[in-house]
Amino acid sequence: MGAQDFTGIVRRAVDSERLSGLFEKAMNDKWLTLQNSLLVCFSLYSAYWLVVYIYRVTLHPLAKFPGPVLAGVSFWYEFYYDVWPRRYGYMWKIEELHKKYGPIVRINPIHIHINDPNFIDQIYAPAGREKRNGDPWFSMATESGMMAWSTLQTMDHHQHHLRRGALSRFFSKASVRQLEGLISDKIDRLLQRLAQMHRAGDSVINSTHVIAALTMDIISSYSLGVDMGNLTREEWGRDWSETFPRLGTIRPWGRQFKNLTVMSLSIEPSIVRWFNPTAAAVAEKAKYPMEVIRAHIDKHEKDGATTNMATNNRTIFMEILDSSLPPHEKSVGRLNAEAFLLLGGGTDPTTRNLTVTMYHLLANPKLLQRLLDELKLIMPRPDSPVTVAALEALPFFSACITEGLRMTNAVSTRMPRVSPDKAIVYKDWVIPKGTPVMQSLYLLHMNDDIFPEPMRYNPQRWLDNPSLKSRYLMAFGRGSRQCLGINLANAEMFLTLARVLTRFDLGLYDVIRERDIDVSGDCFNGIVRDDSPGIRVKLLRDNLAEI
Ligand code: HEM
Repeated sequence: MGAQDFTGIVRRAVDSERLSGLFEKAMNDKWLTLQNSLLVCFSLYSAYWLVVYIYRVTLHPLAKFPGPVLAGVSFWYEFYYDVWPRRYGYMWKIEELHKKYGPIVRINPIHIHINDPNFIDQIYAPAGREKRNGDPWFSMATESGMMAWSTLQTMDHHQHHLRRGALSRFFSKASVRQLEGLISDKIDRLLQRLAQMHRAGDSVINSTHVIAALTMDIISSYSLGVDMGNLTREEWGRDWSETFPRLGTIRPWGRQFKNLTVMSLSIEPSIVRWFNPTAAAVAEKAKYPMEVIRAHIDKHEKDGATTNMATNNRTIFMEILDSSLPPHEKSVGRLNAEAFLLLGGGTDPTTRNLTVTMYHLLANPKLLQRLLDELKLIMPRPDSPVTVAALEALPFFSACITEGLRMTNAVSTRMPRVSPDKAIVYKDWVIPKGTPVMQSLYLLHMNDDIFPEPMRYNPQRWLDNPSLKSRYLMAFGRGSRQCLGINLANAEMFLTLARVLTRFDLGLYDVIRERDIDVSGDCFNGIVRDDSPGIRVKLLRDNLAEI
């Protein structure tokens, strides 16, 4: 090797060392720059939130209202009780807060909660047609899409009024009266299948699945024009009845992580399944009405004509397509959201009320006997024809249903209402307009000043004090946003309980009240413990077969 070659190698080595040194320095500088940028971002982010937190408990219009400072500072307070480490339990914490701070409490940075049974109408059904908007934070409502399109999810007072108006005729008392034949047909199917099971010695039924099959077949036939056929399915279509309570469990999460949750409900369920199986199950089911809707729209465009209401073969889509709503309100997506609301609203709360009321009657044989004696007056045989009007006129039966509604709390939640134009005045407190104000249905129904021994099923309380119902029963909500399906729900509850209880002698089967009956979590709907298998019942005797 010559001297020149050697010098070349040394120079190259020195150069590469210098280069790598330079590279290292550059990387270090970059890292430092990145580190500094992150530090700056973090500091700005922290400073921003510090200012927000301080504002919320000092200058914010709700800062003067009673309540824990932490709840006023941040939504994480609610998160702790509703999402993690506790689950679905903020409502009971709110009850505690009322004991400490009085009847009006600021329970999070934007919500005022009142616990006063004598201040219901001022929030929900004010005099003088005052407007009541929904609260988008609580409902995870979006600008468009599934979480904005159904009547329940419509936040603006006027738009809600328009959308509800397009449905209300469908659920009026007169329309539901025409529906009694359809409801009775489905109950006939149910009774036949139960009688078969009893004959075959297969006598333990899961009433949660069985009744959900009934209510869902009714609402799907009526609103979509398609019988889902759950009453004939081996498992009573339990995949459906199990989906609706799940929808509720998404809500407390959704309030805290709205965008993530709304995205989970809107993208392809097979992708969502691996990170959020609950949302995937709900999103999959939510698309079910699509096919039927498309067929209806095609038919509507072709025929144009309307169908006679009296023939009982109108569907909710016909009702909306024929309504005066503007064309964008008649899109497939919006109709689908409305249809899914009706399927869920028509299935879950009615099922819970029917099964829980049945439980309380079976657990109290003297009350059951009193009811059966009263029913005998108009149903001398289990197969005597009967109408809802005749059943509703039975005072004790009505009281049993009302007490069931009070104790079931199928919808247990706090229900925020926003008065956009006027302050709401509660005692000495002026709640600024635009503030979500609310009471919790469960807390109202469990108030022991109004309902002594609230955990006792006591239908007599409604007979002793007939004004209780109009003043304090909130199971269906109140005012312009109260449940649209009241008449249908009542018809189903009266007819089903009367016909099932007169037809069969039933016994409870391994039912544990704390596990299967009492509300243990509030997710909008009042849910029972995770380990509940449903409310199981034994068919002891088929009274019709014995005649
Ligand atoms: C015993 C059974 C039922 C109970 C306890 C119940 C309870 C409720 C409650 C508490 C609300 C909310 C009201 C509010 O925000 O103020 C509601 C809304 C609603 N329910 Fe029911 N419901 C029952 C059955 C039904 C049935 C059978 C249907 C029929 C499809 C139905 C359809 C609806 C609809 C469409 C809404 C939204 C109303 C609106 O925002 O204007 N519900 N229900």
